[in-house]
Amino acid sequence: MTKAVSQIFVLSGPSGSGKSTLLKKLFSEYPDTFGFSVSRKSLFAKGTNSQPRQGEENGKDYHFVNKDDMIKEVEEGKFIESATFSGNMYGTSIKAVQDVVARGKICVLDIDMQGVQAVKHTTLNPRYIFVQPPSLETLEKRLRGRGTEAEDAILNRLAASRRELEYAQQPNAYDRIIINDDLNRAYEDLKNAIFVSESA
Ligand SMILES: Nc1ncnc2c1ncn2[C@@H]1O[C@H](COP(=O)(O)OP(=O)(O)OP(=O)(O)O)[C@@H](O)[C@H]1O
Repeated sequence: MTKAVSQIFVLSGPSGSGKSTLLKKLFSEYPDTFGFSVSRKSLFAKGTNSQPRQGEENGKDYHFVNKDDMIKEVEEGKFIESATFSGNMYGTSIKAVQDVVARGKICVLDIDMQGVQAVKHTTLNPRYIFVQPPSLETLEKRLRGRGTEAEDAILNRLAASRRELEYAQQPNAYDRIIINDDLNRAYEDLKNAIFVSESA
């Protein structure tokens, strides 16, 4: 039998380091163990009556909230991170993570370095895992191989990766660093970072 060492994990690492690939494997091997936090999205900006986009379900895709309420909650420090795109505010609230845990599920937050630093200012107290590419050259090859970004976006991501790698080297930045060279090996390392055997 295995049990998780924490109910909340933060998974971070440069774009293209393999976070989604590893999480996909994890969620398919353990379909009932993990839960997803529902992000909040403000819709009802003052003076407008915009509606959820077709296919977006309240409580499932997002919790839709009044924009003024969301601004207030952000000011009160209730969000781990928030951002504004084309007039709408988006964010992950601390409560959304706590709700996942209250449902008896393990919450994994796939966030960037800024998100990691923001979580450290909350009371969530997760385990921090960093997914590191074997080298920047390999990372570049994988990013190009994925074929999802334009050239300037790739260069931006590589520059950000250098900063993420530097931050990860600082003592206490992360509890565990997983080098994603061989995927299966990295996946075993991830499981070892999350679970311990019950007798341990
Ligand atoms: N160990 C590995 N060996 C070879 N290729 C890999 C390995 N891990 C991931 N990849 C490939 O590298 C690419 C980037 O991986 P992935 O999309 O999982 O990265 P990511 O960290 O989730 O990136 P982002 O933060 O941009 O979402 C994908 O094409 C994936 O198939």
